[in-house]
Amino acid sequence: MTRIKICGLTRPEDVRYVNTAKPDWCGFILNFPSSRRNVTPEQARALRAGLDPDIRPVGVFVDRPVEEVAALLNSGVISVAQLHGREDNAYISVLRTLAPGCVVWRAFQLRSQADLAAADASGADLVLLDNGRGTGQTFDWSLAGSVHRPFLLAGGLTPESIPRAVAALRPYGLDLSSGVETDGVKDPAKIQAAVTAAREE
Ligand SMILES: O=C(O)c1ccccc1N[C@@H]1O[C@H](COP(=O)(O)O)[C@@H](O)[C@H]1O
Repeated sequence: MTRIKICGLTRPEDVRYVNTAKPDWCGFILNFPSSRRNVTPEQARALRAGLDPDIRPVGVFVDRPVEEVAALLNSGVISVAQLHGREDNAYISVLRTLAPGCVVWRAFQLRSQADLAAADASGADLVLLDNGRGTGQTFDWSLAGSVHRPFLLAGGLTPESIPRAVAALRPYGLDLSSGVETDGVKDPAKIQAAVTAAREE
């Protein structure tokens, strides 16, 4: 069974969809206004209140002040911080001091050997290998074979591509956003199909 995260929830109906499909995690894009999936901490708090307690909420951040991320972890709005900007190991160390026991994921866009080395050396609990920031585009999966630690696979995954991705890379987990949307909003049938596909692998 492969773990799965459904990212980019913005509406109460999105919460209902994940409560039905029951992925391992769901994600909120926090304080990143250039994303069409952006939510404020207040919106995330309200959405999180309706979430099935077995689904862990992940906050996705791009270069936000570390105090802001720590406050959201400490208040329980999110259980995991997913860092998608230029946050380095020093940032992660400070976050661990401000939010003791927190779970931190760091996203890496794999383009070169330097990116692979940075992913291997990350102080995060898990690394997430991606093409961009919710672009719906895949990257060259052959690069992932050179990462020497468990990883979450993201970037352009769809319910249909999950079996091939799992067979090729054996990721710790999968992260989907664009691939479970239709016309720019979360699609309950695609969410269910993705979770079912992950659980079958
Ligand atoms: O989805 C966004 O808008 C976003 C914004 C800023 C940082 C990350 C974002 N999304 C993350 O992108 C990957 C994969 O998305 P997709 O399936 O390719 O659309 C996922 O980790 C999201 O958390």
